[in-house]
Amino acid sequence: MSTDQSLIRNFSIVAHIDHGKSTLADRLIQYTGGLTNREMKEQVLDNMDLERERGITIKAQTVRLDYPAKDGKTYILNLIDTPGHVDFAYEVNRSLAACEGSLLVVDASQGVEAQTLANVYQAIDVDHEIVSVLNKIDLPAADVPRVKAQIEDVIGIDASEAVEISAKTGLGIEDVLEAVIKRLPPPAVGDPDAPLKAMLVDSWYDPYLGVICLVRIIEGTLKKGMKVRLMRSGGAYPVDGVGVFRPKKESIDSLGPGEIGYLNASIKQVRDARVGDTITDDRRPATEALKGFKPAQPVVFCGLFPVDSAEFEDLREAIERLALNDASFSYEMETSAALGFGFRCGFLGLLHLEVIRERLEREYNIELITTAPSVVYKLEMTDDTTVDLHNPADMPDVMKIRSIAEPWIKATILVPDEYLGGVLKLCQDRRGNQLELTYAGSRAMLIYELPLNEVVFDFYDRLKSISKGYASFDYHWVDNREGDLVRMSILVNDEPVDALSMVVHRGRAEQRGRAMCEKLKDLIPRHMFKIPIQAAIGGRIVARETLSALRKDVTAKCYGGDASRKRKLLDKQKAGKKKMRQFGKVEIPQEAFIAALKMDDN
Ligand SMILES: Nc1nc2c(ncn2[C@@H]2O[C@H](COP(=O)(O)OP(=O)(O)OP(=O)(O)O)[C@@H](O)[C@H]2O)c(=O)[nH]1
Repeated sequence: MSTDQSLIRNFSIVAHIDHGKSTLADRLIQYTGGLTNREMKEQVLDNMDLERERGITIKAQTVRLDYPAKDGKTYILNLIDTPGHVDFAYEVNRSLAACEGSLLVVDASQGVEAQTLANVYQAIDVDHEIVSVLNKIDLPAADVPRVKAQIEDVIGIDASEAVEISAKTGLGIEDVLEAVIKRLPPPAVGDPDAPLKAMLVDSWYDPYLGVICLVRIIEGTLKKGMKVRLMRSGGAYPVDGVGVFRPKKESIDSLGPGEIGYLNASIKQVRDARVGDTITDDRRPATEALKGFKPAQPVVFCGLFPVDSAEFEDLREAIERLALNDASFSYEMETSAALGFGFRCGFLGLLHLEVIRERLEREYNIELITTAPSVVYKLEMTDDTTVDLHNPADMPDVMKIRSIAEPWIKATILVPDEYLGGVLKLCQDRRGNQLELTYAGSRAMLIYELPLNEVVFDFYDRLKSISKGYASFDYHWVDNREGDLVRMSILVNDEPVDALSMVVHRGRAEQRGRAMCEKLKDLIPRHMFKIPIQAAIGGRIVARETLSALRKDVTAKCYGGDASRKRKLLDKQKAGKKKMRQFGKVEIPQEAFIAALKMDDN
């Protein structure tokens, strides 16, 4: 028997990072009986270690709740938790596509932030009904009327009926559930006997079951034992299991129209179960696939090299494993004269990069050198071909390049008035074009166009430090634009260090080059000889520093002395050298790479 579709509600929670989305989700689960008090202690929906530690949601999670409402009927609520960070905006997008409504959670002590806007606009774009929820009203700093007014002024939706809650204390949770069933619509009615049409919302790898697919049924019925076909990728698989998360995995017989659940079907790789694909019945297929999602494109690239080159194979294995579960992370082998064998990896953004790097170091215990993050440049060559440049070290001969285009983004920044000046300067320094400057209460809302290249290094860190943590930031890609871009090489003792080369705007090259040389001068230990450190564009040196020679030999004082003491000293030096890289005659410590790549503006 199929479920009464009018009793289903599918919804997401959208919010700015830290406004309490996960805490609310856990409360909803607890209230409807999915969790005991003890289980509630640990946040449930953020289940990756790193997610919990950093307090951020990365993968969207889903849970099915049974809610006996005040009207006497029991509703089935499917909640899809969405990631809060800008890098994972594409996950928000596809989660939203599986639902009819959203709860907009706003911290009543903070108000609307940049990602509140970005996420709620995405929800409005897919025609969601929206229920505003003001969270953290237990805090003394909570200002409900002000934040309500802000939601109306800045977002432009009615907030008069906003639900006021404290996800922390549990106050108002029932009101949220009542609002969900009364104010959010049920899914559009679908025929349970029609050919199966289901949207693949998410997929991940389970070591026991293979790939698990999160699906939203549009029409037809999904049953264990049937054979399903993925309409875009073409593969067909017998269904081994069908079920839901409550939040624990639970098998059920079938999923009907409007429902959200999972299937497992011995699919080997996440890449074979692409998010956005349409799942149908292999024997009785639907005629048309659903409109898919844009695939997530890596936008930031960098090289990952093992500090100890003997760990290359371990790194390969670890990267392959991580990629099994993360279709948006790309990699290919790379060799660098300076760093040896490693991988050129593509990420959705800087946080994604950080997360992967940290997992490699922590879970797989591999020490890494990360090269400067770079964006993808589009080169138009004189022979009319185009080249995507992922690595500044691969820049072709300039004579063969007609033009270089770089990605631009549109950024939304919300910042308290008193820090506005600093933020404007930062955006201006980073070649930004101001599009809008408006006020929402005592905060300014800035819309800027910026080259992504200027953002990937440390823009977010700078923004946070200028605004003492109060500015919020969100961006999306706009287009590629031609720019006066050049490759700058860094030479240490006349040897180019490939890992430090970068593509820069000509107008910023000298400043960047000088800053880099000055930094390296402080970071490279002195040697027995003078070391020139230079930044060059083509053959032209744009900046130069000289590291003076060390006066004394460490072993000099044992000259003619005891040989074993001399060896000990040298051994000690060697131990300190493990993390050094040899460039011609010069050794550069690993920290120098990392530190050198973090640029300041002064
Ligand atoms: N005082 C108070 N604190 C709350 C409340 N709700 C959540 N918090 C706290 O706010 C912080 C952020 O809450 P989360 O639920 O992790 O935020 P989130 O929006 O899920 O964050 P992301 O998963 O990164 O998007 C945590 O330290 C919570 O304990 C509330 O109602 N009152």
